[in-house]
Amino acid sequence: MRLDIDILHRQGDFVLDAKLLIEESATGVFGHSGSGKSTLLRCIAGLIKPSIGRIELDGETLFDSDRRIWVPPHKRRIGVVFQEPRLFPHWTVRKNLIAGKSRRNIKPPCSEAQVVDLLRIEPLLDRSVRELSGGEKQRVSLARTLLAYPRLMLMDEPLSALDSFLKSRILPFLDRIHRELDIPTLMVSHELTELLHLSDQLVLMKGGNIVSHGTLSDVVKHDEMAELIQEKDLNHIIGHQLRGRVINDPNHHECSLSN
Ligand SMILES: Nc1ncnc2c1ncn2[C@@H]1O[C@H](COP(=O)(O)OP(=O)(O)OP(=O)(O)O)[C@@H](O)[C@H]1O
Repeated sequence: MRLDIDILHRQGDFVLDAKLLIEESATGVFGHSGSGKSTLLRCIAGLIKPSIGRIELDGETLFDSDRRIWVPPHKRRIGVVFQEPRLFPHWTVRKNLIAGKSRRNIKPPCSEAQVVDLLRIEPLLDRSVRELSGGEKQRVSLARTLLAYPRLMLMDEPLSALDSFLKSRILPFLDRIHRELDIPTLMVSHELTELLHLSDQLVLMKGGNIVSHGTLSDVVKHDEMAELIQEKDLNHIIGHQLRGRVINDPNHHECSLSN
């Protein structure tokens, strides 16, 4: 994956001024509240049109103010997962997933069965969304986004509405998205431990700017990090080896949405 961003965007008094080249498969975006993390993700997704600049994904220009290029969000093949799952509450899980499936003529990077299996939602397929727990809904929402076959997944605080038990249940599923399906991810979180668990590299933002980008050991040297690191993060940081984790792989079973 190669995501090349050079944009400037004004909204009210806030200015996002971001120049960034991301080539890693899993990147975490970190920074104080109001530093511009969500705005950056929304610009990449096409939910905000930057004032000026350029965004390229894998050599395709998604936005270029000089050349008047603007690819609308639904044509970018970028999946976005928000804090609150976005599903049709009165529909069954299966109907929600079918509605989210890509109708484009592209080679699917993964099968329906793989996605259903990856997120362990097979037992939920015929249940109504409104009967599901918060964690179950977020897993269905992730599955729905994956079935649109995105070439990049943007996740904006996907765990922050969940309690710590559910977070710990969903975290391994997020990890499997790029490890097993090979879909690059860009994730915003206030929780450094979550980002360390899921990311190869970190992007640190402050006041609308990218102030550091690199491995944890690169980014942790930045003064801004001293304010952001909480006591509970220290154990994770000490001796942390990005990507050196083992994820349980419970029993594999196949199923199809059209059952
Ligand atoms: N529609 C808007 N109009 C004007 N200002 C906005 C708008 N949306 C966001 N802002 C401002 O832009 C700045 C960046 O917001 P953004 O949501 O990107 O920050 P963030 O880093 O994601 O914050 P948080 O961690 O609290 O979610 C903030 O100062 C916010 O108040």
